[in-house]
Amino acid sequence: MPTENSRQIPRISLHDWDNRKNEIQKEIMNAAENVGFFIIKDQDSPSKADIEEAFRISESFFRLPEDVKSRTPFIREQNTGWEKRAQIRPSTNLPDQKESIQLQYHRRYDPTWPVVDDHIPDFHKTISGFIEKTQTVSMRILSCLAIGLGLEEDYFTKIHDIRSNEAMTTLRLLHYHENETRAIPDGHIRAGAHTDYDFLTLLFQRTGEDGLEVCPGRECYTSFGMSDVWTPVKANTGEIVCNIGDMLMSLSDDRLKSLFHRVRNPRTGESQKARHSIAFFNQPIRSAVIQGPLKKYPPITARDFILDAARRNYAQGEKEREDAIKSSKFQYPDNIRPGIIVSANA
Ligand SMILES: O=C(O)CCC(=O)C(=O)O
Ligand SMILES: [Fe+2]
Repeated sequence: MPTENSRQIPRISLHDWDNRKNEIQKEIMNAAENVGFFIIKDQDSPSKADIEEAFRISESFFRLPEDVKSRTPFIREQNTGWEKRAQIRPSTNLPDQKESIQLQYHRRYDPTWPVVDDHIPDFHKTISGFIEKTQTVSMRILSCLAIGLGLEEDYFTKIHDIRSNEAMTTLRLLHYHENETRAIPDGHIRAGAHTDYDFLTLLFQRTGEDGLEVCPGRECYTSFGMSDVWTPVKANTGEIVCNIGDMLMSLSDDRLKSLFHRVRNPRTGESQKARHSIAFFNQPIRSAVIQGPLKKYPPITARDFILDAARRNYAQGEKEREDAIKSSKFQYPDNIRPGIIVSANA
């Protein structure tokens, strides 16, 4: 039996991409096929400074008063907006101990982006620029995976146009609350175990803010089989943690693995400070057809895939969730109904 820490998360350098592209492609494909999680480092962009700046803006946003943040509430149909302790995972039936805001690039001039110029003048510019840079590195990784699956190099990049009106790619800023002044209620966890429904997730963490763990052992995307061996993914500012989502697992006929992961609570004796992370969920445009070269699963549009995944995950336990919400001691803002957060990426 493997034990915690025994499983290595591959670390892949993108240094000298132009000359080392073939070598990098093989490393990425190997990691995606055999592990499902890998860490990208030494990318030109977003640089460590870009990432630090995005975190600075994110922290400033979460420091805003709730009445300002709640002017951009979570909108389920669009998968955008701010929520606080309102995402309930099927694995726990309890709200994740976090707040988050989700943003889509093609909607950047509509009200789903917070208007916070008075408080954070650089919000719009920094976050839009960060999305553009993260999109670029994502497309490099997706082209490596397309080649590895025997597809045309641009097979995936073509369907991931973030400027399209049909785009579903989403940036999520996350803030897990500090536990120095506020204890996490019994049984609750910063983020309950889940897989991401999207295509490919790129996650940014900050040194010293650990807690992300992955759980190998999922057999296929329709299976909820989980082992209970968790492997920590150490947080390092500047690096990018990548994980395969359910949609790419399906489109690869299960060759690439979408793993369960979670964010555990700080243990006694560890830092109880807040954790911030930034997730970039690559998702194909709504009408893209998801089906692998071996046709293991019937064709389905990206939009329907997400709806199905949400249904599969959230149909079970609806009653328990309603009860948990009713007996919850949390005070939710009036415009936020806990339990309605069925995020279309994770
Ligand atoms: O914050 C993290 O480290 C993980 C977030 C995550 O898994 C998600 O939002 O899907
Ligand atoms: Fe996730």
